[in-house]
Amino acid sequence: MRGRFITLEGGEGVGKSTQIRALAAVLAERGIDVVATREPGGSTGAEAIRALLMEGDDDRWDARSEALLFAAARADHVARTIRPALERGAWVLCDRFVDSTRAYQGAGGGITDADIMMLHGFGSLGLLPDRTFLLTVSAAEAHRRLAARDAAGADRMGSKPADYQARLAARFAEIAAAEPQRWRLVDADAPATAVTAALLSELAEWLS
Ligand SMILES: Nc1ncnc2c1ncn2[C@@H]1O[C@H](COP(=O)(O)OP(=O)(O)OP(=O)(O)O)[C@@H](O)[C@H]1O
Ligand SMILES: Cc1cn([C@H]2C[C@H](O)[C@@H](COP(=O)(O)O)O2)c(=O)[nH]c1=O
Repeated sequence: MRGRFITLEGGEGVGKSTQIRALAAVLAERGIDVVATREPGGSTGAEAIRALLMEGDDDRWDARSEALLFAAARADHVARTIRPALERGAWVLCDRFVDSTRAYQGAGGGITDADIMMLHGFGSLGLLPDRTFLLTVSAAEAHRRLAARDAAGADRMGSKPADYQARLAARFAEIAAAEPQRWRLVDADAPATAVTAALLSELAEWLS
């Protein structure tokens, strides 16, 4: 039996990691085999690539090299962590996946969607989630949360300018609108417990 593959997407600080932890706890309480993971990362090789991507100066990588590194990390993550978990029937909750590349390296870095999906087809055999949640927050709330969380300084990917964040939000919305059967939009300005409840209600069809 194949499990369920669920991804959370959105800009910086919208609460994806918080919600992955909360959802994983609720699903595990219901006796579901849950694998909570993240990108870039989620396997030994992909975590090593994550360090290359997250550390250093903003211009450490040119746009094409960066897209290749994200695709390579994802290929290892899919092969070593995600597919084996799905094949044994687990639910995989993943903090970001290929849609982050489409938004960040697409709208942010100028790589075409066709090229990103071609790399995904080769590296990860085109695996797509069963459900993707787009967590949306107002710019002011995202700024407030990140300022509180990153008081000691942001990493390489988190230190991009404000107009970059606006382009990302617009691209995520566009990708979601083009594939409504996979995507659900969730208002993540709400308190964390209300956001978790909204996510669970969108998974109700799979929870008997
Ligand atoms: N619903 C919420 N209301 C208020 N604060 C929240 C909420 N959800 C998360 N936070 C806080 O906002 C900050 C960012 O949350 P979190 O790390 O979960 O976001 P993220 O989307 O995973 O961020 P990033 O993509 O940058 O890693 C954390 O300090 C977290 O405690
Ligand atoms: C998967 C993926 C991620 N990114 C960016 C988005 C964030 O700035 C970082 C990841 O940090 P997080 O705190 O773990 O969310 O990487 C990207 O640009 N492209 C991608 O494919």
